[in-house]
Amino acid sequence: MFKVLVSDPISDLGIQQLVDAEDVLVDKKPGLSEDELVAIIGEYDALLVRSQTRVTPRIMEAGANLKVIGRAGVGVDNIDLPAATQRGIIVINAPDGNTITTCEHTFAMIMAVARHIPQAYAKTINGQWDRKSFLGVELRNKVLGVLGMGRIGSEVAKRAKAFGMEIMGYDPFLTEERAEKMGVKLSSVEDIVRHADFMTVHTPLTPETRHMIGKAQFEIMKPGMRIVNCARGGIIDELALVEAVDQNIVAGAAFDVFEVEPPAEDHPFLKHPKIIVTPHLGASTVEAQENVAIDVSEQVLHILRNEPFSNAVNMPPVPTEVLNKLQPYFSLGEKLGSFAAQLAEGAVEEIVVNYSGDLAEVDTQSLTRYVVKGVLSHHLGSEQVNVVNSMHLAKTRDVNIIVQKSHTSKGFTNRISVSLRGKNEERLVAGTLLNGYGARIVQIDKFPVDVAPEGNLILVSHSDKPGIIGRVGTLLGGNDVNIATMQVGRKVVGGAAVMVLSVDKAVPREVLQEIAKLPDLNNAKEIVLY
Ligand SMILES: NC(=O)c1ccc[n+]([C@@H]2O[C@H](COP(=O)([O-])OP(=O)(O)OC[C@H]3O[C@@H](n4cnc5c(N)ncnc54)[C@H](O)[C@@H]3O)[C@@H](O)[C@H]2O)c1
Ligand SMILES: O=C(O)[C@H](O)COP(=O)(O)O
Repeated sequence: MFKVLVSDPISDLGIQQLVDAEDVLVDKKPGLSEDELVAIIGEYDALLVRSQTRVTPRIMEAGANLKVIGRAGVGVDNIDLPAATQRGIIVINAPDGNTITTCEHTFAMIMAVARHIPQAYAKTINGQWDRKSFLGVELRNKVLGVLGMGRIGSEVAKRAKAFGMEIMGYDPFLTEERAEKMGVKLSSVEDIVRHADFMTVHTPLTPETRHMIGKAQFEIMKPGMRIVNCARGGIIDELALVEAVDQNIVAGAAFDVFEVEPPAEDHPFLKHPKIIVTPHLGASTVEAQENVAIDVSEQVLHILRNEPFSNAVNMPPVPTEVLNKLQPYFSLGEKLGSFAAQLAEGAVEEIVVNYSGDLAEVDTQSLTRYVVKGVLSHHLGSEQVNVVNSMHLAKTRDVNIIVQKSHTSKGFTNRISVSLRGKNEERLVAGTLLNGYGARIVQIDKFPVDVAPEGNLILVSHSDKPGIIGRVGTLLGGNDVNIATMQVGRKVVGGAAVMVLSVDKAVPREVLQEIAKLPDLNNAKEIVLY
């Protein structure tokens, strides 16, 4: 039974599929402190959060069984990603579910700041009928600068056009072509600051975007600018903004997010007549909360059940079409890595993965993670290694990973070979996916073979002489080990050869030692592939 802890208020309807799952037990405990989380996280396999829970390295360290942290939303700045990657904890988010909702909140803020709605409301309900103080501005024919033209920024731009606004956009990934298609003028930050009437930010908070609008930008800003931040506190320097408002450079600002949340009681925004605020409500609609919770619950279930998943934040994204092509190879890649690791005697210094045939045409980075996982799991334990941390663990152990591609595939439509190089040896195992027959190991070192990569195998290296197969079979039979299949591979008649036996149960060490002592036999090894 998998245990999932929900530590922030997340939509009940959205997580219903987790609650309904027969193999999952869900505990909802919102509002726990770090110490309280540390005390209980050890019993959970998954943690579901929004932005309130700060998932610190301490919490992850205590989460010995933690496999996945699901963020029901976009921003993962409350989760220590390097610590998660190091521990092999997959972090997933729900990047699409709250896009429209946050875009609409941004528009509510743009309108509110243009027409002083919160200030006017406050006065009116206090009995003051003040029609003079709240002269607003129209959006029509105004320039809106959008910093960050990702999901939300693009939707904001789309809606701003309907209001008759002109859009200037900046994003390092915004091409001239896409900007033109969207009817957005591709601009620099400086252009926007100098020319826009309204500005809204929709970037993540990164070292690069931190205070991207600060003192220097306010100094050159078009007077009368109105600024909205529904992305992350800290993208706009809060103190510099207050100064700019007080100097009448900025006519008004609307903030949904703060550098520190919740803001201190004496935060200069809170009583400022020209700055309006909401308590990080961008994603807070019924629809968005259901969407993000559904998305994240679905992926958490996949991860717990060891099924393919998407939206991992601490792994490079894999486009669906690539994922569809590679998915059938993941298990083969991992088994080849594991097989090679069980063959190798000494410390592995280099893992060389060669993809050929059809695989030479695909971006195989995600597949390599499985191969490396297979290699490392043999030594470090499968509990510790997964596809999130396999590359990181290899790096920290100075294991070099070389990926090669070749178009010739020795007669196979696809082929993966894994070579492990150490100080004094190099061991190789190669496999393929045969249409209709599934995965096969087709080469061990220099010997061609045809073996299904599963269960308990015995690999015997011997001289190609008559009678050997019979002797090995008799010895195994005498020890109650049933042989399911047997394969012999050799390069030349009478030369060195390998025999691969698949057996129905684990072979006792003493039996392997007895096999190795048989005449003309060099070595016998058990290889276990799950
Ligand atoms: N207020 C809320 O409740 C709320 C809700 C949802 C999202 N958000 C926040 O909104 C932001 C945007 O979310 P999204 O879903 O659109 O993300 P996104 O990843 O789709 O878009 C972010 C864009 O920012 C761009 N970017 C990165 N660095 C930049 C820079 N230096 N200058 C300009 N652009 C840069 C990226 O290229 C990307 O296109 C995130 O910070 C997210 O956490 C807030
Ligand atoms: O990044 C996000 O998705 C938003 O900031 C929403 O955060 P929330 O889930 O805490 O409302």
